Amino acid sequence: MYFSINGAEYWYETHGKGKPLVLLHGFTGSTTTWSEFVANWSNDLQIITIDLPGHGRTKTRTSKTMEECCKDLLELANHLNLDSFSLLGYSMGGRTALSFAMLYPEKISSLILESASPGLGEKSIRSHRIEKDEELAQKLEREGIESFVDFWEKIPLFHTQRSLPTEVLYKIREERSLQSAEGLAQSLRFMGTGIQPSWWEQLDQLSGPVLLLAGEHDEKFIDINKLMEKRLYSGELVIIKGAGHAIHVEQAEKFGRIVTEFIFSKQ
Ligand SMILES: C=C(O[C@H]1C=C[C@H](C(=O)CCC(=O)O)[C@@H](C(=O)O)[C@@H]1O)C(=O)O
Repeated sequence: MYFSINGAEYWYETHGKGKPLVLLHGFTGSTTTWSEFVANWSNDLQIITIDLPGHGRTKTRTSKTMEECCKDLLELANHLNLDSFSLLGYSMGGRTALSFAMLYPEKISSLILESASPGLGEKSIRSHRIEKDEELAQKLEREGIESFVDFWEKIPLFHTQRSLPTEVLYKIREERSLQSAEGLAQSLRFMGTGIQPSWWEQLDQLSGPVLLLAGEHDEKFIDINKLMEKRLYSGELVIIKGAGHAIHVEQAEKFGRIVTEFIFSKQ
């Protein structure tokens, strides 16, 4: 269903009853990202999945920065009468979840970040990343979604996905191909890794429990999350064997068990 706020219409879905858990997909994803998790792990959970700006069925009349998106998500949570909830984000959704938790910590009962980062701490690195994300945005606008997906699914970050079953690879590709080039370009320009605020210096202000998940074959994000764990007041990094970046795909059962055990351990 749709929730209209601040010039945007957010598509969201709710599943089950119980402890509230909000799920945020990654770049090129959508609510579909969580289909298997919802099917297998919604016992005693009220799961809410949301299409982020530039993705899925969410429509935005204007671009959304990370802060603006988080403000909208707060309005949606209040609309759903969620006093507090567990928040899980994957990759770009993890950056968004962390941003939300930093801005509205009182709303979060537990935070789970899958293959995520707090942004880029160094200004020069942020500037370079903004340039790279702009190049990607222009590639999307120039070549269209199918050509971009051809490119995107082959980046080194997803090398472990090549050994996934064909039907799984097809589902990931189909989800990505249903995105709009314009929407993804907007996402890169306004909510990309480079443009978003860096939360590195504020991680120690997050007092609530944070579960960090990284795949054993995702070296880049293991390194990032080891540094995050050191800075967090109550952070725990779990490295998942047999997984790369998309743990919820590559080790779905382990992912679901670890996530649900963490949520219910934080009564
Ligand atoms: C390639 C890098 O950055 C991108 C990688 C992962 C993020 C993501 O959400 C991918 C989800 C998916 O396709 O399964 C994405 C983001 O956070 O926006 C990054 O652009 C990298 O090496 O950092």
